[in-house]
Amino acid sequence: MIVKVVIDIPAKQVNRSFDYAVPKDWESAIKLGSRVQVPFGNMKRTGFVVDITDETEFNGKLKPIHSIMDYDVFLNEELIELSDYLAEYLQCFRISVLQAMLPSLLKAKYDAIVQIHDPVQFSEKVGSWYQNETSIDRKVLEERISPNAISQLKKENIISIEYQVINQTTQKTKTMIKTNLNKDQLMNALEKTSQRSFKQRAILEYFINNQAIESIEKSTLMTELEVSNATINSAIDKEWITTFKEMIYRDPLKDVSFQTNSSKTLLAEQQNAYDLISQSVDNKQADTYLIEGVTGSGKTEIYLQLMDRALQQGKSALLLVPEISLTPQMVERVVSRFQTGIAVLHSGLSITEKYDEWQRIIKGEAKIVVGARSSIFAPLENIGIIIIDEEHETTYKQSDNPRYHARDVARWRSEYHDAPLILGSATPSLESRARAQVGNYHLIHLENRVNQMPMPPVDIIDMTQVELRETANELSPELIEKIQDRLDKKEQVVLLQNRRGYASYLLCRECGFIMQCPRCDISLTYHKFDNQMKCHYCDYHEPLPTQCPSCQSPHIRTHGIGTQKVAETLEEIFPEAKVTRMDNDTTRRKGQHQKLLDEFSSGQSNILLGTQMIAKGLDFENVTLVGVINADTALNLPDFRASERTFQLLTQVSGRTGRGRLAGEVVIQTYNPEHYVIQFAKTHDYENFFRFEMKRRHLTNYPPYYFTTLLTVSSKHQGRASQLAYDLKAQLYNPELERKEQLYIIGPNRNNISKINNYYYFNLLLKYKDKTTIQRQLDDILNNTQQKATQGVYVNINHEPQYFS
Ligand SMILES: Nc1ncnc2c1ncn2[C@@H]1O[C@H](COP(=O)(O)OP(=O)(O)OP(=O)(O)O)[C@@H](O)[C@H]1O
Ligand SMILES: [Zn+2]
Ligand SMILES: [Zn+2]
Repeated sequence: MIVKVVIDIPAKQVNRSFDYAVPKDWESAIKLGSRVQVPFGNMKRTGFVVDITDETEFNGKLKPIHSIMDYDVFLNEELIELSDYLAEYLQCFRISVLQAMLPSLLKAKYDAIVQIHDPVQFSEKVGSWYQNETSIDRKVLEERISPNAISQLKKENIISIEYQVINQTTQKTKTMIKTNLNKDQLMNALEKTSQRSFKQRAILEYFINNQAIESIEKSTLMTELEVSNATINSAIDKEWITTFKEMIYRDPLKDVSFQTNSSKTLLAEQQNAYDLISQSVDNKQADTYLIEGVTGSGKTEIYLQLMDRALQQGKSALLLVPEISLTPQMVERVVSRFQTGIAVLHSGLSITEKYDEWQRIIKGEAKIVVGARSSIFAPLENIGIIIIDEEHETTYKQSDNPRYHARDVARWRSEYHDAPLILGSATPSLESRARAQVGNYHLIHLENRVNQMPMPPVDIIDMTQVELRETANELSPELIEKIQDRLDKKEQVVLLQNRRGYASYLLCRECGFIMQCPRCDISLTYHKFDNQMKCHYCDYHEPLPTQCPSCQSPHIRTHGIGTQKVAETLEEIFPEAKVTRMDNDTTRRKGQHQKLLDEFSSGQSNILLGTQMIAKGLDFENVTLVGVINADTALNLPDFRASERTFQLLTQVSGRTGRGRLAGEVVIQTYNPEHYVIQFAKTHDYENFFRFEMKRRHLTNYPPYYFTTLLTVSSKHQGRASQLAYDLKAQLYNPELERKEQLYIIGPNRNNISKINNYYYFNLLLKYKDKTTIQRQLDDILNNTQQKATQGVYVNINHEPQYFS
């Protein structure tokens, strides 16, 4: 037996497989996708088996593999094939793709432990050295018996092999409280406790009233009864209660309530979508559907019923949602529909938890996977449907190597499994909507909300007309009045203040003028460091002006006020209101995101204020007002997708109101009330926005009319990096293609943050029509620049980048 192995060295010269011999008594332990250690040069390297064969083109004696790393395979045949495709498609190293597919635990330091499930049979097979332990180190077993024999024991379920991360508390514990007293004893204690010691009494009363509960987590009890540690300790001293430690079971669904939630009777539009797509599920057709459905049109319900259909047919289902919408609310909807067999994958899980979920998928225990971007690699077999919710989200594109887009991977897997792919959004990406336009995707419209209510009216506030003195706090009198009204009615408010990134832009408060690059149709970014306004696409720059270049007003200033400032202002104006602030700062700690959402959904707070993370997916029926503090923040980012993103954001956040029985209303504050994005958002008019924006992209030669690729050259030596960037431009430049409008090269530009970790970055942006030619040229470039890496100059390729710096 011969195996082809891809080695874990990300370099062009070794970006292929190498042949190794497999010793006879290892053969049944080696499978496609196995991780092995092999001799390579004079080193020992890790690799993946990507093919098993009997032939080799290698002349001479093949070296045998050194050892087997796992007796489980984490990558199935499909994923191995996919890695080959992606490496070529993305022009990256195959090893990077294979590693991205692997659960991250396997990249950490871990111990492999053999768990012995059947000691009798085990000792029969391995002999007398075995001392009846329940587990032994894998190395110990490997010294005694062959890999084939181990593999056989595993197959017969006599053993299993578990991985435990080293240097990490794999098993966390929590402190639990229970009482050893019976009801009478508790009552007795209560009688003896003074009426004034109401905290003490609260503890006793809790256990009297909750006889059924065996124990409760200490922290839960403390919050519920509002008692302190000291109170708990004194109750322990009185021997009313005792504490003990309990393992935290690694189950990411543990906090999700398990009510059942049966299918809803679909409304006409939903039914139509369901009928169309379910045909593709039944007939195993790899069609792609784009569901363009207004916010609150019940897309999720359609997904759930389609997933159910696939499951009924014995197939599995994959649901991708943006990381930030992987909220308990979303997970709960899936869990309460299907109860079991669900794996949830998101970044909040520890690597051990993720690994456990991965195992359940491989073993076929979980046939439904719900997860963020990387779960597109979930090793599901027999996929019956793939769904990407909020398909326009930029987080579906991985920003580091391998720079894949989940949508592309999903398309490939959909073909592989002959399963339909569903893309859903109220505001599809221009790329997807354009594909539907030309018939590559089936387009399904959902124009009505489930609650049969009209879309909420949108009020545009022209901030240039609001007196300066009034807006010192960034809230217009109209918005203040409307918030007050909701507070009075005990209804809830969602406020968006999307300030992100470090850069701010320059805005005239008199006339709304925003400084733009004269060459690029993109706003200039203020760089504090040298007090310059800079273009991030070309190298245009000019000093920060002291008055507005358009109206000469001195009221021109850099803009950008964060959520924290707004929260303070709100507390000043509405002292009676409780504000929940949600942004990267307040949600960094694990579980915090959910806690804040709970605070708002339970009605403990009146106003939910946050960055874009509050704009999507939330379904709270008591929200009757949505306010956008400053719609211009995202509009003026230096990116040709700024308009698209702003439209999406405004439409999504507007969709958070009027979802229940109460009518909703939206207020958008802006300094650019006439801007087409604002105008289309006012009428929730995606279709006309799409047409307008397509024209603009056509005029400026951007996607979806052109392919884009970002080439980044980096080095610690500024001169070498810039030199190579100019060389590459010269190599790629083709006057003939440019004349035919087939290829444009923009740059080289210094990156936004020109120096990161002492590395200088230079970007070239390619816009082109013919993918094959450019990719071939880029391949040559990668080959030729390989030796530059030894001189400390690196070239990176990012196809269809989502951000440009
Ligand atoms: N056929 C139906 N009958 C009754 N209620 C429904 C039906 N379909 C969906 N719903 C309910 O309507 C609400 C909105 O549906 P859902 O969240 O699926 O919409 P959506 O299109 O995914 O929204 P968004 O894009 O704004 O997140 C939910 O509370 C959902 O349970
Ligand atoms: Zn420019
Ligand atoms: Zn002005």
